[in-house]
Amino acid sequence: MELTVALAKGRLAKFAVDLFEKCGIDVSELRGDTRKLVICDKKNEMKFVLVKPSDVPVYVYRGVADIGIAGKDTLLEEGLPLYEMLDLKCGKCKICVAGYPHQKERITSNITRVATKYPRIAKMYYDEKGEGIEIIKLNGSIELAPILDLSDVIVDIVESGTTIRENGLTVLEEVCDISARLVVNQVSLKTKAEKIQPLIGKMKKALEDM
Ligand SMILES: Nc1ncnc2c1ncn2[C@@H]1O[C@H](COP(=O)(O)OP(=O)(O)OP(=O)(O)O)[C@@H](O)[C@H]1O
Ligand SMILES: O=P(O)(O)OC[C@H]1O[C@H](OP(=O)(O)OP(=O)(O)O)[C@H](O)[C@@H]1O
Repeated sequence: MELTVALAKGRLAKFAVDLFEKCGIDVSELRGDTRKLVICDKKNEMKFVLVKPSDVPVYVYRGVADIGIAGKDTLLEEGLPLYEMLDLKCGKCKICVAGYPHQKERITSNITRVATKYPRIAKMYYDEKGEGIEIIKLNGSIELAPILDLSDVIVDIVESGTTIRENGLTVLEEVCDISARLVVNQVSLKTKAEKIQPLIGKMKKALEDM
């Protein structure tokens, strides 16, 4: 029985490779400069597919991957029914509302303009506060939006705080803590339990020594 794993390219990739190697799985091909998108460990009957970080939940939800590693931000943003089995405690950061200091006095319109890569998370956050917002969806360099007066505030990832600081912005509100999670397809957890459960056990142990 083969297990397919969706791995995010980018920031989380190195951690994921280290973790699987600690579990005795051969993902050494991923350490080089390979452009291959599918890597197999035949001995362990495992297949790894390399996908864009924000696409991991879709691959797992659709069942073309049984498990995946993704940031909690992408899981919240996609909002798909998946089993979240482990907090991998890496890729730690926060989703925050950021803007110029004394932002409240600067806002001239009564609907706050929010630039973000995370429209769903931003909407949920402001809905809960009962505040109406206009969302401006961007895909990167979010911090530019208040500088150009494209938006009043941003909802974005803050890790070290360098990007907001170097752009004259500050954290106004913290929305939630983020870290990478192991997610499992709901059907696969039942049909491939004998393969998935021991792997989760190994990952838990490996995480203790990382
Ligand atoms: N400083 C950071 N900036 C962005 N994400 C971070 C940071 N620190 C940790 N992360 C986590 O790492 C995950 C992957 O980030 P990465 O930058 O590789 O992809 P991305 O740029 O968010 O995705 P995409 O290419 O789909 O836009 C994020 O989803 C988040 O959970
Ligand atoms: O608090 P910091 O440590 O500065 O990290 C936060 C920054 O990192 C991310 O951007 P990324 O590097 O992914 O680039 P992007 O602008 O293309 O999203 C995020 O969107 C912030 O801009």
